[in-house]
Amino acid sequence: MNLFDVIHVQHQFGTIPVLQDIEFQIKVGETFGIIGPNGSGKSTLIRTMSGLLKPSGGKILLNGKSIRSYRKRELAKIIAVLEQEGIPPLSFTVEEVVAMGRYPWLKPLSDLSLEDEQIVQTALEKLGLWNLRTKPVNNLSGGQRQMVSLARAMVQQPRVLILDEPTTFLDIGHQMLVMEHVREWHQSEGITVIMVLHDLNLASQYCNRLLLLDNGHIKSCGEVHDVLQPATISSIYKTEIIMINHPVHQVPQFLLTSK
Ligand SMILES: Nc1ncnc2c1ncn2[C@@H]1O[C@H](COP(=O)(O)OP(=O)(O)OP(=O)(O)O)[C@@H](O)[C@H]1O
Repeated sequence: MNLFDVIHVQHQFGTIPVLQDIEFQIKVGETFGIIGPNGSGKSTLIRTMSGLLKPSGGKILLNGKSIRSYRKRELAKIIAVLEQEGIPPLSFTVEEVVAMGRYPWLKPLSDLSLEDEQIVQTALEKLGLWNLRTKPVNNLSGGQRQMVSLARAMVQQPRVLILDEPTTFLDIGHQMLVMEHVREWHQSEGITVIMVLHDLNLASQYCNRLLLLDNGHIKSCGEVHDVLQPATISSIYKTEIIMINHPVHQVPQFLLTSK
Protein backbone atom coordinates (compact mmCIF):
# COMPACT_ATOMS: atom_id res chain seq x y z
CA MET A 1 0.00 0.00 0.00
CA ASN A 2 1.15 3.52 -0.71
CA LEU A 3 1.74 5.96 2.14
CA PHE A 4 0.14 8.79 0.17
CA ASP A 5 -2.25 8.58 -2.75
CA VAL A 6 -2.93 12.02 -4.16
CA ILE A 7 -5.91 11.57 -6.47
CA HIS A 8 -7.11 14.22 -8.93
CA VAL A 9 -6.45 17.00 -6.45
CA GLN A 10 -7.36 20.49 -7.49
CA HIS A 11 -7.54 23.67 -5.50
CA GLN A 12 -8.61 27.21 -6.11
CA PHE A 13 -8.48 30.33 -4.00
CA GLY A 14 -11.65 32.20 -4.94
CA THR A 15 -11.91 31.68 -8.67
CA ILE A 16 -8.18 31.32 -9.25
CA PRO A 17 -7.04 27.72 -9.85
CA VAL A 18 -3.79 26.97 -8.01
CA LEU A 19 -3.62 23.16 -8.30
CA GLN A 20 -5.06 21.26 -11.24
CA ASP A 21 -5.55 17.52 -11.55
CA ILE A 22 -2.62 16.59 -9.32
CA GLU A 23 -2.08 12.84 -9.08
CA PHE A 24 0.88 10.92 -7.68
CA GLN A 25 1.84 8.43 -4.99
CA ILE A 26 4.50 8.29 -2.29
CA LYS A 27 5.75 5.09 -0.71
CA VAL A 28 6.92 4.57 2.86
CA GLY A 29 10.56 5.53 3.38
CA GLU A 30 10.92 7.79 0.35
CA THR A 31 12.62 11.16 0.34
CA PHE A 32 10.32 13.01 -1.98
CA GLY A 33 11.09 16.51 -3.22
CA ILE A 34 8.59 19.02 -4.59
CA ILE A 35 10.14 21.66 -6.83
CA GLY A 36 8.85 24.38 -9.12
CA PRO A 37 8.96 28.15 -9.60
CA ASN A 38 7.51 30.70 -7.17
CA GLY A 39 3.74 30.53 -7.10
CA SER A 40 3.54 27.12 -8.82
CA GLY A 41 1.50 25.68 -5.93
CA LYS A 42 4.12 23.79 -3.88
CA SER A 43 3.09 25.10 -0.45
CA THR A 44 -0.58 24.72 -1.26
CA LEU A 45 0.03 21.10 -2.25
CA ILE A 46 1.87 20.18 0.93
CA ARG A 47 -0.71 22.01 3.04
CA THR A 48 -3.36 19.71 1.55
CA MET A 49 -1.10 16.70 2.21
CA SER A 50 -0.58 17.60 5.84
CA GLY A 51 -4.32 18.01 6.40
CA LEU A 52 -4.06 21.77 6.99
CA LEU A 53 -6.04 22.67 3.87
CA LYS A 54 -9.04 20.94 2.34
CA PRO A 55 -8.58 20.81 -1.43
CA SER A 56 -11.45 22.09 -3.57
CA GLY A 57 -11.54 18.77 -5.41
CA GLY A 58 -10.07 15.27 -5.46
CA LYS A 59 -8.80 13.39 -2.45
CA ILE A 60 -5.70 12.52 -0.50
CA LEU A 61 -5.32 9.12 1.13
CA LEU A 62 -2.85 8.51 3.93
CA ASN A 63 -2.29 4.79 4.45
CA GLY A 64 -5.36 4.16 2.32
CA LYS A 65 -7.65 6.38 4.41
CA SER A 66 -8.82 9.90 3.59
CA ILE A 67 -6.58 12.39 5.36
CA ARG A 68 -9.72 14.35 6.25
CA SER A 69 -10.94 11.42 8.38
CA TYR A 70 -7.96 11.54 10.81
CA ARG A 71 -8.37 13.37 14.09
CA LYS A 72 -5.90 16.20 14.65
CA ARG A 73 -4.02 14.41 17.41
CA GLU A 74 -3.96 11.13 15.49
CA LEU A 75 -2.53 12.94 12.45
CA ALA A 76 0.10 14.69 14.59
CA LYS A 77 1.40 11.28 15.66
CA ILE A 78 1.99 10.44 12.01
CA ILE A 79 2.96 13.74 10.36
CA ALA A 80 5.17 16.57 11.59
CA VAL A 81 5.28 19.74 9.52
CA LEU A 82 8.02 22.33 9.36
CA GLU A 83 6.45 25.41 7.85
CA GLN A 84 8.32 27.95 5.75
CA GLU A 85 8.81 30.51 8.52
CA GLY A 86 10.02 27.91 11.05
CA ILE A 87 8.74 28.97 14.45
CA PRO A 88 7.38 32.44 15.10
CA PRO A 89 9.44 34.59 17.48
CA LEU A 90 7.97 33.72 20.87
CA SER A 91 9.09 34.41 24.40
CA PHE A 92 9.00 30.68 25.28
CA THR A 93 12.35 29.06 25.90
CA VAL A 94 13.98 26.68 23.45
CA GLU A 95 13.23 23.76 25.77
CA GLU A 96 9.56 24.75 26.13
CA VAL A 97 9.06 25.07 22.39
CA VAL A 98 10.74 21.72 21.71
CA ALA A 99 8.64 20.07 24.45
CA MET A 100 5.48 21.27 22.63
CA GLY A 101 6.25 18.55 20.07
CA ARG A 102 5.26 15.94 22.69
CA TYR A 103 1.68 17.27 22.75
CA PRO A 104 0.10 14.53 20.57
CA TRP A 105 1.48 11.86 22.90
CA LEU A 106 0.36 13.38 26.21
CA LYS A 107 -2.83 12.43 27.98
CA PRO A 108 -5.23 15.41 28.28
CA LEU A 109 -4.08 17.89 30.97
CA SER A 110 -1.07 15.81 31.94
CA ASP A 111 2.53 17.02 32.18
CA LEU A 112 5.59 15.58 30.49
CA SER A 113 6.62 12.21 31.94
CA LEU A 114 10.25 11.41 32.68
CA GLU A 115 10.35 9.56 29.38
CA ASP A 116 9.03 12.64 27.53
CA GLU A 117 11.68 14.79 29.22
CA GLN A 118 14.34 12.32 28.16
CA ILE A 119 13.12 12.48 24.55
CA VAL A 120 13.28 16.29 24.66
CA GLN A 121 16.78 16.23 26.16
CA THR A 122 18.03 13.80 23.52
CA ALA A 123 16.72 16.01 20.70
CA LEU A 124 18.24 19.15 22.25
CA GLU A 125 21.61 17.43 22.51
CA LYS A 126 21.45 15.90 19.05
CA LEU A 127 20.73 19.23 17.36
CA GLY A 128 23.30 21.20 19.36
CA LEU A 129 20.65 23.14 21.32
CA TRP A 130 21.46 21.97 24.85
CA ASN A 131 23.38 25.11 25.79
CA LEU A 132 20.59 27.29 24.39
CA ARG A 133 17.76 25.46 26.16
CA THR A 134 16.89 28.26 28.62
CA LYS A 135 17.05 31.03 26.01
CA PRO A 136 13.82 32.58 24.70
CA VAL A 137 13.40 31.57 21.07
CA ASN A 138 12.87 35.19 20.03
CA ASN A 139 16.54 35.82 20.92
CA LEU A 140 17.78 33.21 18.44
CA SER A 141 19.09 33.60 14.91
CA GLY A 142 17.06 32.28 11.97
CA GLY A 143 19.36 29.27 11.70
CA GLN A 144 19.03 28.43 15.39
CA ARG A 145 15.24 28.81 15.19
CA GLN A 146 15.15 26.36 12.31
CA MET A 147 17.06 23.83 14.45
CA VAL A 148 14.51 24.36 17.25
CA SER A 149 11.75 23.72 14.75
CA LEU A 150 13.45 20.51 13.67
CA ALA A 151 13.95 19.41 17.29
CA ARG A 152 10.26 20.03 18.01
CA ALA A 153 9.36 17.87 15.00
CA MET A 154 11.80 15.18 16.15
CA VAL A 155 10.26 14.83 19.62
CA GLN A 156 6.88 14.48 17.93
CA GLN A 157 8.22 11.11 16.69
CA PRO A 158 6.26 11.20 13.44
CA ARG A 159 6.46 8.64 10.64
CA VAL A 160 6.34 11.41 8.02
CA LEU A 161 8.22 14.68 8.02
CA ILE A 162 6.94 17.43 5.73
CA LEU A 163 9.23 20.41 5.25
CA ASP A 164 8.37 23.60 3.39
CA GLU A 165 11.57 25.25 2.23
CA PRO A 166 13.68 24.21 5.23
CA THR A 167 16.80 25.95 3.96
CA THR A 168 15.43 29.39 3.03
CA PHE A 169 17.23 32.13 4.98
CA LEU A 170 20.06 29.75 5.96
CA ASP A 171 23.73 30.10 5.05
CA ILE A 172 25.33 27.14 3.26
CA GLY A 173 26.71 25.70 6.52
CA HIS A 174 23.28 25.72 8.17
CA GLN A 175 21.63 24.44 5.00
CA MET A 176 23.87 21.39 5.08
CA LEU A 177 23.36 20.97 8.84
CA VAL A 178 19.58 20.84 8.44
CA MET A 179 19.70 18.56 5.41
CA GLU A 180 22.20 16.18 7.03
CA HIS A 181 20.10 15.95 10.23
CA VAL A 182 17.03 15.17 8.16
CA ARG A 183 18.93 12.54 6.19
CA GLU A 184 20.30 10.93 9.33
CA TRP A 185 16.84 10.84 10.88
CA HIS A 186 15.43 9.35 7.67
CA GLN A 187 18.12 6.66 7.63
CA SER A 188 18.02 5.77 11.34
CA GLU A 189 14.23 5.75 11.80
CA GLY A 190 13.04 5.01 8.27
CA ILE A 191 10.76 8.04 8.25
CA THR A 192 9.32 9.32 5.00
CA VAL A 193 10.47 12.82 4.10
CA ILE A 194 8.54 15.15 1.82
CA MET A 195 10.13 18.50 1.20
CA VAL A 196 9.60 21.58 -0.87
CA LEU A 197 12.96 22.85 -2.05
CA HIS A 198 13.93 25.83 -4.17
CA ASP A 199 17.53 24.74 -4.40
CA LEU A 200 17.60 22.21 -7.23
CA ASN A 201 21.13 21.15 -6.30
CA LEU A 202 20.05 20.18 -2.80
CA ALA A 203 16.92 18.51 -4.18
CA SER A 204 19.10 16.48 -6.50
CA GLN A 205 21.44 15.37 -3.72
CA TYR A 206 18.92 14.66 -0.99
CA CYS A 207 15.78 13.33 -2.71
CA ASN A 208 15.19 9.96 -4.30
CA ARG A 209 12.19 11.17 -6.32
CA LEU A 210 11.00 14.58 -7.43
CA LEU A 211 7.75 16.21 -8.45
CA LEU A 212 8.10 19.27 -10.67
CA LEU A 213 5.16 21.66 -10.52
CA ASP A 214 4.54 24.34 -13.10
CA ASN A 215 1.67 26.76 -12.74
CA GLY A 216 -0.44 24.33 -10.71
CA HIS A 217 0.18 21.34 -13.01
CA ILE A 218 2.54 18.39 -12.71
CA LYS A 219 5.24 18.86 -15.31
CA SER A 220 7.03 15.65 -14.35
CA CYS A 221 7.35 13.21 -11.49
CA GLY A 222 9.92 10.48 -11.08
CA GLU A 223 13.61 9.72 -10.56
CA VAL A 224 15.92 12.70 -10.08
CA HIS A 225 17.71 12.18 -13.42
CA ASP A 226 14.42 12.02 -15.31
CA VAL A 227 12.89 15.13 -13.74
CA LEU A 228 15.98 17.35 -13.78
CA GLN A 229 16.29 17.59 -17.54
CA PRO A 230 18.18 20.80 -18.44
CA ALA A 231 15.80 21.84 -21.26
CA THR A 232 12.75 21.43 -19.02
CA ILE A 233 14.33 23.25 -16.07
CA SER A 234 15.53 26.06 -18.29
CA SER A 235 12.11 26.59 -19.86
CA ILE A 236 10.09 26.30 -16.64
CA TYR A 237 12.34 28.63 -14.65
CA LYS A 238 12.83 30.85 -17.70
CA THR A 239 16.54 31.04 -17.15
CA GLU A 240 19.78 29.90 -18.75
CA ILE A 241 21.38 27.05 -16.88
CA ILE A 242 24.26 24.67 -17.39
CA MET A 243 23.90 21.16 -16.06
CA ILE A 244 26.92 19.28 -14.78
CA ASN A 245 27.38 15.97 -13.04
CA HIS A 246 28.24 16.24 -9.35
CA PRO A 247 31.85 15.00 -9.23
CA VAL A 248 31.33 13.10 -5.97
CA HIS A 249 27.68 12.03 -5.96
CA GLN A 250 27.06 11.66 -9.72
CA VAL A 251 23.76 13.55 -9.65
CA PRO A 252 22.69 16.54 -11.79
CA GLN A 253 23.79 19.95 -10.58
CA PHE A 254 22.97 23.32 -12.11
CA LEU A 255 25.13 26.35 -12.68
CA LEU A 256 23.62 29.75 -13.42
CA THR A 257 25.19 31.84 -16.14
CA SER A 258 25.10 35.62 -16.01
CA LYS A 259 24.36 37.48 -19.24
N1 LIG B 1 -4.41 31.90 1.17
C1 LIG B 1 -4.34 32.25 -0.11
N2 LIG B 1 -5.29 33.02 -0.67
C2 LIG B 1 -5.23 33.36 -1.98
N3 LIG B 1 -4.26 32.96 -2.81
C3 LIG B 1 -3.29 32.21 -2.31
C4 LIG B 1 -3.27 31.80 -0.94
N4 LIG B 1 -2.17 31.03 -0.72
C5 LIG B 1 -1.53 30.97 -1.91
N5 LIG B 1 -2.20 31.67 -2.85
C6 LIG B 1 -1.82 31.78 -4.28
O1 LIG B 1 -1.70 30.48 -4.80
C7 LIG B 1 -0.60 30.40 -5.71
C8 LIG B 1 0.33 29.27 -5.28
O2 LIG B 1 0.89 29.64 -4.03
P1 LIG B 1 1.89 28.67 -3.25
O3 LIG B 1 2.29 29.38 -2.02
O4 LIG B 1 1.26 27.33 -3.11
O5 LIG B 1 3.08 28.58 -4.29
P2 LIG B 1 4.58 28.12 -4.05
O6 LIG B 1 4.94 27.29 -5.24
O7 LIG B 1 4.72 27.47 -2.71
O8 LIG B 1 5.33 29.51 -4.08
P3 LIG B 1 6.72 29.98 -3.42
O9 LIG B 1 7.79 29.19 -4.08
O10 LIG B 1 6.80 31.42 -3.80
O11 LIG B 1 6.64 29.76 -1.94
C9 LIG B 1 0.04 31.78 -5.73
O12 LIG B 1 -0.43 32.47 -6.85
C10 LIG B 1 -0.44 32.42 -4.45
O13 LIG B 1 -0.55 33.81 -4.61
